[in-house]
Amino acid sequence: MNGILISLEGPDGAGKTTVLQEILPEIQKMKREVVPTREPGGVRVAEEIRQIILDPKNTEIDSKTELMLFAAARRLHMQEKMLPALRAGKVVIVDRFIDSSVAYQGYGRDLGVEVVDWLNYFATDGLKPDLTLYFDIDTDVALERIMKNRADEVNRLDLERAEMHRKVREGYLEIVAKEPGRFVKIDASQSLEKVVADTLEVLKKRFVSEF
Ligand SMILES: Nc1ncnc2c1ncn2[C@@H]1O[C@H](COP(=O)(O)OP(=O)(O)OP(=O)(O)O)[C@@H](O)[C@H]1O
Ligand SMILES: Cc1cn([C@H]2C[C@H](O)[C@@H](COP(=O)(O)O)O2)c(=O)[nH]c1=O
Repeated sequence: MNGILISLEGPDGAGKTTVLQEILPEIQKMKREVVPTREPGGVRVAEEIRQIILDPKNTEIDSKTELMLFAAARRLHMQEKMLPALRAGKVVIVDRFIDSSVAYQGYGRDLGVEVVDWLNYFATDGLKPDLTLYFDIDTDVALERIMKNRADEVNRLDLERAEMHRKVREGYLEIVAKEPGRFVKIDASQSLEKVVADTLEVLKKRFVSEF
């Protein structure tokens, strides 16, 4: 496969989605076609699974069911959208991917890293990002952002106790430390302008010949 896979990761409220929208005009100047997408979702059936997973009324979804729903959505998304784009040499930039399952289900839900790594491998046949930008932020600051700016859009995961969100962040920090070659950590507590500038700097430095 000769495409490039970039994933964006971080706790809820870190600003990934906002940053992706901001950087798109600049990265669309890359020599290759850029395909922005997200998980869970990205294709029709995976977006339907997303609705089920994130609906606050679906309180009967337990941790293992949740993990498998994310994996099913990932498989659909990868087969239908990500792999064809990567095979065509495009740049796929995905808002959340395998590391979200490790951080949220592995650490946050206490299912453990081993089982989540295994299921991620099963769902993706071992596909890994070339680069993962990890947007790091203190849990309380991130939750405050969500409640302040998009309280009308909170989903089932956003509504989890702060304790789970803290475990998710600690999980991310452990994952990032384990694979320094793949991850770049970005301080997401800065102003949006600075976070966007840092993100573009990393991308332009890493993919210098692509711009
Ligand atoms: N650097 C920033 N400073 C202050 N507010 C920000 C910053 N970045 C994003 N925000 C705001 O914080 C809120 C959360 O941002 P956003 O939805 O992009 O985060 P996210 O990481 O995609 O979260 P989630 O994973 O929960 O969807 C939004 O209302 C956004 O406007
Ligand atoms: C892919 C994936 C996501 N999650 C969680 C993380 C967020 O709380 C939601 C997705 O909402 P967003 O607004 O698109 O960030 O789902 C998860 O727990 N496990 C995963 O694999």
